[in-house]
Amino acid sequence: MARPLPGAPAAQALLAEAARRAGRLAAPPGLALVRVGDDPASVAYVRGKARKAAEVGLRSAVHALPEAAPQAELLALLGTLNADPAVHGILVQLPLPPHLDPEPVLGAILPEKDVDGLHPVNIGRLWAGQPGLRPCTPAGVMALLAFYGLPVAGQRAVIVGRSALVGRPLAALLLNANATVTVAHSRTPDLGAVTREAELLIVAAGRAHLITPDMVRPGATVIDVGINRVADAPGQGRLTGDVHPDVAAVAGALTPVPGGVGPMTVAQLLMNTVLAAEAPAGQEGRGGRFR
Ligand SMILES: Nc1nc(=O)c2c([nH]1)NC[C@@H]1CN(c3ccc(C(=O)N[C@@H](CCC(=O)O)C(=O)O)cc3)C=[N+]21
Repeated sequence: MARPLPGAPAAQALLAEAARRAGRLAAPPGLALVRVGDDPASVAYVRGKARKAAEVGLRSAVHALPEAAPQAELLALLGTLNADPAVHGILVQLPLPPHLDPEPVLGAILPEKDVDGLHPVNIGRLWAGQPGLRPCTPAGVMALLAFYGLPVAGQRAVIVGRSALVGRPLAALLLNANATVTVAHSRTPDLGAVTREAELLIVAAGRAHLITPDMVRPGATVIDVGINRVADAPGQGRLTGDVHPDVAAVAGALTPVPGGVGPMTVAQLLMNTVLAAEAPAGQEGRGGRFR
């Protein structure tokens, strides 16, 4: 049976480090959480982030705009938050309602306050191997691997999924950490032939139980980033990953869903906020304060 890789102890360690470093600053790091509309999952995630922020000594504020808010209203809010010296980090919860275009919205956040690491400047820094704020879920995956002492350098890593939020930035982080990286996706022919090559298999495809035991190299480390809500009881949504539970019989190590990567995402967001608060304004590219 695969070694389980629960997120809770790794997230606890990251949160403790964030709390310790937040406590050494002259003022508490400030995090602005921006949400548009009432998607129940987004409401729940933002509430969870605010609760954890308070636990580690961060000041957070939730800015909830109505579903029909025009783009100009959202951009005006971001302008106010950019100019507020007590706000060190800004997160716009995705997905936005369909009438809003995420690209100009993410681009309107100051790169040094972009704790989601999704501003084009931070994407460019990541791919260039330069310091910058890194996207929370991929950085959380790297922190989870480090916590459990799992090797990355020299490993043959396969990522399934090429999203802007997870697959793409994770490819850059693994490459920067000296893994040999393949990015597969929904249009990869014979996906199993590719995933079977992986010593480190990271799945962020958004399809429940896409990865079955026959697609996994025996002994591989498997990280399941998928969060799928399946309705197998009336009126109830249970969470399950992109990796079939039977993979535990083949893999060497496996993250659970829920309780795996999810808690790491939140912990990394708060660590990013501390990093943003630590960096003197204007030094974000040179100081090496951001990893
Ligand atoms: N701008 C932006 N940045 C994000 O980082 C971002 C986002 N938008 N939109 C949505 C996704 C999703 N996301 C998760 C955060 C925590 C859990 C988490 O804590 N999950 C728990 C279970 C939560 C539950 O029970 O629903 C777990 O896996 O154990 C999951 C998913 C951040 N995202």
